[in-house]
Amino acid sequence: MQEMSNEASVALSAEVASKSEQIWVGVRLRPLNDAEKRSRNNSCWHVTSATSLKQSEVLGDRVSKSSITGDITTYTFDRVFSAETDSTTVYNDAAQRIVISGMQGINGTIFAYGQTSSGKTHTMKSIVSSGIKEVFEHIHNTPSREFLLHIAAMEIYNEVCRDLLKDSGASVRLLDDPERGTVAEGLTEEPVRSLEHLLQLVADAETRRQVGAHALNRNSSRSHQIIRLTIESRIPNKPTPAASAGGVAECSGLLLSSLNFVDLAGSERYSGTGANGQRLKEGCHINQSLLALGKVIRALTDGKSVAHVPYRDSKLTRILQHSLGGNARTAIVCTVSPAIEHLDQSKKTLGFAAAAKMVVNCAQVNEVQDDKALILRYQAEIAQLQEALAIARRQGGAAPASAHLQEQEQHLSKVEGEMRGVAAAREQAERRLRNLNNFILRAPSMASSDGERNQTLPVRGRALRGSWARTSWQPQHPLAAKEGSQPQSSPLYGLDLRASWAAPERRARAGCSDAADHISVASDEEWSSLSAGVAGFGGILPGETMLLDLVVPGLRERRRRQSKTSLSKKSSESMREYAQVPLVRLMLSLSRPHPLPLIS
Ligand SMILES: Nc1ncnc2c1ncn2[C@@H]1O[C@H](COP(=O)(O)OP(=O)(O)OP(=O)(O)O)[C@@H](O)[C@H]1O
Repeated sequence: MQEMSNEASVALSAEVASKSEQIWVGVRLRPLNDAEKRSRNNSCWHVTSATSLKQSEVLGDRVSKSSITGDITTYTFDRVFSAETDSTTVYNDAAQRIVISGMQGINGTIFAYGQTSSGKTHTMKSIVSSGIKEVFEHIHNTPSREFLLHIAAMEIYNEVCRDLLKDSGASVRLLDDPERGTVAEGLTEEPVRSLEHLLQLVADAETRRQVGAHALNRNSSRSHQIIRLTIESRIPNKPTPAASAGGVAECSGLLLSSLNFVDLAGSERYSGTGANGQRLKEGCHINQSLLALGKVIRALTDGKSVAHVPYRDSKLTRILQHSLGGNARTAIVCTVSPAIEHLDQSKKTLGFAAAAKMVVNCAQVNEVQDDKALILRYQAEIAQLQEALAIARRQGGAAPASAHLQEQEQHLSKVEGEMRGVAAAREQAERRLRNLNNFILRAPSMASSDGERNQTLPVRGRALRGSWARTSWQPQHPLAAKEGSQPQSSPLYGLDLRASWAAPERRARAGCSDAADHISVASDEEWSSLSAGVAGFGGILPGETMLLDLVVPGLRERRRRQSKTSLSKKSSESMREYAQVPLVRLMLSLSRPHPLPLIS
């Protein structure tokens, strides 16, 4: 992957956010495959520059008459990739900018279009895996923000949407939401814990996709696959001046975007694929939805039908609506087989590519604004209106309501309605923010930015630098041990903490026993002392494991309390040494038992 500096990428998103832009369209030729070589096919396309290709003039004896008689046109696109171009170059040119702007709150879609066996899956697989790596690289290099990722994956098979993150491949209904557009009801949105986790989920989804063999492709995708990454990010919690005055911590705006990676099924000619039975049925559905996609593109570009774009003609176009003429940056890689026998199909693909190039999108940065102040204003206005109405009613007595009174009442209900809308949106945003706390992904440098990493820990008279204890917390639910206990309110109350040094030599230096130090969190008070410094921590979901930084202030006090509890003598000594340090930052791996009736 090509490096893109943070400044460059910020400039990129600012530039994108301020104007409409055409869909980026590239064409990728694949090499002739063995079967094509065996049947003495020639490559019938000639890449004339980085952005253009032309039908070769020498066509051999296998080209159909209809193809020769047409004009030999030169096609120009944003980029033309020859059969020799490697996948990294394709990713860098076609997808990288979209992935990076996705990390900055701008929706993005990258999809591959082309006839069956032209190389769509080959292309999208590498774009998805490079894109995912780019996402994590971006998180790593962006210490100023915290990120939360969710992944969803679905396929449209025979015009039925199926959830690819579920083993059962459950079917999913598409609903029309007035604000969010087309929504897949109940589609699994899996929170992402790490790069490896995400790669695994994508691999699992791909194995669930419908694949079948026909004459042109032994592993032909029989469905359109959509992998969607939802990216939320924010500046870590910092009290704003207004919040400090009111004593409430507020968060800066939340950036929210989705990145869609779409691997379409390929258009098919029955004479070419030799499909029958189930394959034929699949092929019909595939061709129909691609036809609907073509109609949408034509309607968006012919200058006449923009008032009615037939997005609703297929599930594919409903799902892609925002990516075609809407709030998203879109790139299409059109894949083409170079073989003469596919010339007609390749020309159709290039025709689609040329039309798609004319579609204009209008991407913007999606920021969830803090509207607390707006709600306060509404509340003040409502109070004023209510007071004015009460006075007017008192003065009017039993007389029929005057026109002015009616007008005021209408205005009041309008303002109340508006406030309810804002409050609902705010509540939704807050829910998202709370959720964000659970799966925060951060740059490692963020955790050490305050210099604590290099503080000196006095351990047995020796200085130990850079000592972040890596600690693993093994949850033990108190209800498992103490029957009849009441559920507690503190998120992790009752969990047992085992602090153990990561490396044995470090354990030895710190004077810890090989067995993990065992600290019982025995009360709410104990827990609040422990959790006081947990930055932005809001609980974890059942069965989930997460990594987070725990800042434990006032260890001295905690140590005093703990010495009265169940610490062994040895670990008690080592805790005394910790206690010399006013502030220790621990890297924790937390996992919450399943089920745990403590937090919703
Ligand atoms: N650029 C390329 N370089 C090398 N091999 C390629 C390239 N593109 C495609 N192939 C190979 O060609 C074959 C068909 O590719 P692929 O399955 O990606 O086609 P497709 O367009 O997704 O087909 P379908 O629509 O039938 O699913 C595969 O074996 C793939 O590895």
